[in-house]
Amino acid sequence: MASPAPPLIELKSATKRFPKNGGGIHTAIRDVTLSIAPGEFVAVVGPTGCGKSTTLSLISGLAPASEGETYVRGDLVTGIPSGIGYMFQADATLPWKTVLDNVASGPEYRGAPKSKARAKAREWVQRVGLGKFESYYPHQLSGGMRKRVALAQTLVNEPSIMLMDEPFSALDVQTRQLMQQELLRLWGESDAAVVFVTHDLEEAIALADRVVVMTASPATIKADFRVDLERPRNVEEVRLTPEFLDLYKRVWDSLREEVEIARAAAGNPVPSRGEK
Ligand SMILES: Nc1ncnc2c1ncn2[C@@H]1O[C@H](COP(=O)(O)OP(=O)(O)OP(=O)(O)O)[C@@H](O)[C@H]1O
Repeated sequence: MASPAPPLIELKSATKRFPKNGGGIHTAIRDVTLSIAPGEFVAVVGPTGCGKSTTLSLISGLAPASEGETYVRGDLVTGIPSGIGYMFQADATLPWKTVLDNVASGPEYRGAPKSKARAKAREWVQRVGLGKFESYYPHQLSGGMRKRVALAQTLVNEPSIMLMDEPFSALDVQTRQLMQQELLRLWGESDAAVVFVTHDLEEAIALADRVVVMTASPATIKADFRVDLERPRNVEEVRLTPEFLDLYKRVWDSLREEVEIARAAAGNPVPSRGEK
């Protein structure tokens, strides 16, 4: 009998330590074991500074684990694995390039001839709804439009893994919901797995197939919730359903404890129950 396909991403008892400024060692994440299937959308939540971005950097190969291992497609990660796309909170657009040229730079950098790179970029600029703006420069766009450019920059490379680190947190609520909907549409048309770090629990549940809760620092995995909400989802309406509210309460019960521990460790007052 054929053995089952390996998970797309696998962290096995991964620990990451950093040297502290001024001496000593800081353990950012401890004994993290996590498995992600191809095409899955996994959101990662946890208290501020607990180690969520560090977890992404182990998957991206940007930071090797101090102990334990990371595998992508069954191969031990020792450098940046192929097929990884990264999207951060900050824009990665080049201000001196137009929207089209910004999106074309990825394929060009990977060796595509200029005409092919531009044709592919044009297709993606249209798919993210910026067809009329391809000759604009980033400073001529709104924050939401710049996020669309960032999505096109990531997706034009057809990643099989998208690592997203609070990509929409700087946007106003309405634009953020539009971008969440747009992300779900584009992800639904692709085969990519998404690992999405966010502070916003509503965003995590509205988008993901699973919500992974990390503990206060040093982060390890506390709980892993399956999000059994129908797809396709309307990110605005799904938040009002009883199933969503029930799951929100269960995940928040798990997360709240960790937020309180992190706040106490930082010397901040612990808020009353139910306050975020
Ligand atoms: N390159 C580094 N060198 C030293 N310490 C680091 C490094 N990267 C992260 N850390 C430390 O590891 C801890 C976890 O950081 P990380 O950015 O992973 O947390 P996070 O959960 O993503 O934070 P936030 O919620 O604020 O975005 C922090 O204390 C941070 O200062």
